[in-house]
Amino acid sequence: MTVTVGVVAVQGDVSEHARAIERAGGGHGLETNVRELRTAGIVPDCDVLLLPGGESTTISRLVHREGIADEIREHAEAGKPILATCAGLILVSSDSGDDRVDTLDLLDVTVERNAFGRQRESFEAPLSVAGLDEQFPAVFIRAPAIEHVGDDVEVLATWDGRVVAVRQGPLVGTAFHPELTADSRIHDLAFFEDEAVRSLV
Ligand SMILES: NC(=O)CC[C@H](N)C(=O)O
Repeated sequence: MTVTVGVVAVQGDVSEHARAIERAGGGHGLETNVRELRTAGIVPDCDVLLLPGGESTTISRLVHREGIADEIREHAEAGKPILATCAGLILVSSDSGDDRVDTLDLLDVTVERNAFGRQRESFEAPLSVAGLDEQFPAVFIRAPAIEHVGDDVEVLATWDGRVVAVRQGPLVGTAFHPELTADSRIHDLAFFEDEAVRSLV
């Protein structure tokens, strides 16, 4: 069976995510077809969506302008899986504290952009993640932190006392970039590992 994965590609490169998705799906004997999302009309064909990092103000502007934002909302309302990382997490949050990001309000969290300070714009941290046996090498790049977490939101990981990964039903959000190491367990966790999520595909 082939899982169609839509990766928002209005900014930046999607190839690292595509590789991680292929590896994760392959571990379950699933073929994956990665579609790059730059225009409206493709999201309805996708089983799962990935909203990657980048600059959240730019991504927000483009997904709304291209009509992709409404399609992402419909995908979420249908209960289909989404993995949102870094700027993607900011986009799906209920509030980013920044008027320039028109958030989609799919995940009941508020975030603080660039929360880890200028002197630590980029760092790697060994993270304990709920559901993973061994620590995950998490790469943070001008990362947001999750501030307020709603009742239906499960905290998957914290770093430095701050929440950096969450799940709300079929939506997983991470403040870090899970695609930048050869470890595809976060993609697996979000899309393929959870039986309830797999049954939606
Ligand atoms: N790596 C990232 O996605 C950084 C997010 C970026 N700092 C923002 O606020 O949009």
